[in-house]
Amino acid sequence: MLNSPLSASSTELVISVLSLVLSQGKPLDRAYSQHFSGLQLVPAEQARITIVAGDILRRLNLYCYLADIKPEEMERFGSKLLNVWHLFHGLDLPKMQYALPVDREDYASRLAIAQNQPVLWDGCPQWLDELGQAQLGDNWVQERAALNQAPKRYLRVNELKCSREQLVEKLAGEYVLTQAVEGVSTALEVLSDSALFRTESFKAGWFEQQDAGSQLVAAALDAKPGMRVIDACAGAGGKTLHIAAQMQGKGRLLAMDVEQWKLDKLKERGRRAHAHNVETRLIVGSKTIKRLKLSADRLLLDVPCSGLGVLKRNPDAKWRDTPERLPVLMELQQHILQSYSRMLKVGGILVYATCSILPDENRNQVDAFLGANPNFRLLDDESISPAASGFDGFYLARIERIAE
Ligand SMILES: C[S@@+](CC[C@H](N)C(=O)[O-])C[C@H]1O[C@@H](n2cnc3c(N)ncnc32)[C@H](O)[C@@H]1O
Repeated sequence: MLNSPLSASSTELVISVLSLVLSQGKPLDRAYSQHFSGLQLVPAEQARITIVAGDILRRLNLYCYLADIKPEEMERFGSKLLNVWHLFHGLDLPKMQYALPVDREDYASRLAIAQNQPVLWDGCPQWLDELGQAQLGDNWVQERAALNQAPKRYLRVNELKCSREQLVEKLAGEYVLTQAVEGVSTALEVLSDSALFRTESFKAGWFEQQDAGSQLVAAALDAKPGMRVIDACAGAGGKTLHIAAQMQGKGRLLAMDVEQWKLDKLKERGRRAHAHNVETRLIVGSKTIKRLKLSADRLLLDVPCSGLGVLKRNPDAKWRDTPERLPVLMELQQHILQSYSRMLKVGGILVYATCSILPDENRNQVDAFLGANPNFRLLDDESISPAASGFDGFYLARIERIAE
C-alpha cells in the first residue's frame, strides 16, 4: 500500500476514475486509459493512483459503509470516501480543496461494527457471497479473502525472442526488477513499480504481461512444432501468443473469435511477438466450425465465463455483474464444448479452460460434456486457486478424442 498520502490532483483523478466506473459502468481499464492518456504522469504516480482505485473497488462496500456514502454518490461525496480510505490505512489526509470532513467518532464506531462482519470486511457483495458459499462450501471463505488482495504483476517471456534469463538481465538494465516464478517456466514476477510498456524489451516483443496462472493454461495444451492447432475463443490472443511460442513458429495456429476487433488486436500483438504462424478467422456461424471438422491436433476452448477467478485484477466486475448472468454463460460454455469439439482429430487433445473458480462452470461442465460424448475421455484437470497459489483463479481440463 502507500506510505504517504496521495496528492490533491491524484485524489481527484481517483474520484474521477471511480465515478466513471460506478456511475457510467465503464470497465476499469478503459477508465484508466481515458484518464491517463495525454497526462504524462510519472510512472510512480500512475502506479499510486491505480493502487488506490483498485483497492477501493476491491472493498467498495466496506469503504462506502465507513464513509456513510453510496457508491453512486461518488462524484459528490468521493472526497469523503478518499479521506476515509487514508484514515483506514493510517495515512495523513490528502490536501484536497473543499473536501468533505469525516466525523471521527462515527468512523470509529462503524469500523468496530465492520470488523465483525467478515463478508463486508472482505469487500464481497451479498449475491457473490451466496453464490460462492453454494458452490465452494467451506473453501469459499479463503477464496473470498484472497480475491480482495492486490494482484501481483507477472510477465510471460516470449521464447520466440529470448530466454527467461536473458529477459531478466535485459529488464534489469531498464531498471525493472523481476524474479522467476517457481512452477511456471515462462513466468516472471515484477518486483518494481516500473512502467513496463515503455521499456525497450516490451517494444521489441520480449514479453507480454500475463498472470502466472493464465500461463499454465496454454502450457497444458502442449502444442508441438508442426502441429495444427486451433485457439477457438482467442480474444486478443493472450494465450494464442503463448501457444505460438510453444510451436516455435512452426505449424499452423488458427485463432478464432466472434469479435473482429479482438482478432485485429491479436494480429498487432502477433507482429510484435514475431508469431508468424498465426492466422485469424472470425466465427460467423456454425459453418465456420463445421468446415474445420476433425482438423486439429490441439484445440483450446478458453470459454467466456463469469471471470470470478480474476476479481483481484477486475474488481469493478463484482459491482456490475449479477447472478442472473451465470446460467446464460453456462449454456454458451456447453454449446461451445459440444459443437467446437468436433474440430478435434481422433487422438487430438482439447483443453477446456475458464478464469472462474465455480464448479458449475468448470468440472460440472466437463462431466456433462463427457456424459453426452463417449468419444472423448478426461485425461486430467486442475483448479488454480487464488488462495492456494496467489495467482488469478483458473480451471483447465485436458480431454482426448478417442473415436470419431
Ligand atoms: C475468456 S475470453 C478469451 C481470452 C483469450 N483466450 C486470452 O487468453 O486473452 C473468451 C473469448 O470468447 C469469445 N467468445 C464469445 N462467444 C464466443 C463464441 N460463441 N465462439 C467463440 N468465441 C466466443 C469472446 O469474444 C472472448 O474473446
